[in-house]
Amino acid sequence: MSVVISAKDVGVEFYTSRRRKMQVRDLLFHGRATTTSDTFWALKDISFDIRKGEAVGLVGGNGSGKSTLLKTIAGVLLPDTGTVHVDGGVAPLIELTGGFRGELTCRDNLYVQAGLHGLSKDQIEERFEDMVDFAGPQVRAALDRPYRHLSSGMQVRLGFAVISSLDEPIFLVDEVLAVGDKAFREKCYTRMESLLSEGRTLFLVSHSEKDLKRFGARGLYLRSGRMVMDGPMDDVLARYNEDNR
Ligand SMILES: Nc1ncnc2c1ncn2[C@@H]1O[C@H](COP(=O)(O)OP(=O)(O)OP(=O)(O)O)[C@@H](O)[C@H]1O
Repeated sequence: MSVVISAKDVGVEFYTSRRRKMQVRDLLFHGRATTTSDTFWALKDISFDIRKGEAVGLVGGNGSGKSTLLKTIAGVLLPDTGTVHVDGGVAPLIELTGGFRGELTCRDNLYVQAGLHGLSKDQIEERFEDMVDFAGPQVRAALDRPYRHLSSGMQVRLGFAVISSLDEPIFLVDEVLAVGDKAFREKCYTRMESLLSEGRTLFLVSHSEKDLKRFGARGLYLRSGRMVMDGPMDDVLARYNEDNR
């Protein structure tokens, strides 16, 4: 199978601004506390290839760089070192409000997002009812309200309904599903299984071992922005659990 995501020596460096305690000499010479800028590597030397149709789960503790990695693959963050090549379009559900504009109505957001991912107006109209059905009755009732008025669970419902109805070959799903209720999560899992069976590629971030085992045949384990392990999900989770005992 062909490689659809290829990361080579990827590094992402973030700035942290630190305000030092005000000292007398700052007051005398600057009139304010001086600020020092530090940087740290949220990702460092990350390399891997993902083939078409693979289901890969990203494992790691809070702040280990999982979302940052997904953002570089989605193209919303450019790496400071190395390269990320993605062959084909990416449908990302990587932040609760990622891509969706708070001030636009749900209906407008649906059209904008689907349009940005290549669906024509006719295609969107054809799929509109299915998307809204999938999102559920509360979202349907709120279609003409601003997206930011929706609860976080309703936002995820609309986001997943739209993103999973696109024709993009690659799906990136961050922790967002955790905020959906149980019945909705089950619907999402069924949808993800059917996307995989069509040969789409899935890259999933989750803190749920159950979800990772269900969807990630392969696991990537990040710790402090470094790749600790890339292998079968069961082995990766065993290593992760051992490290975090
Ligand atoms: N825009 C930013 N500027 C500065 N630091 C950032 C920025 N975005 C993320 N970070 C930092 O980079 C590190 C990695 O963050 P990231 O969100 O990728 O972690 P994560 O593994 O997804 O964590 P979690 O499991 O808590 O969601 C963290 O230390 C975070 O504070």
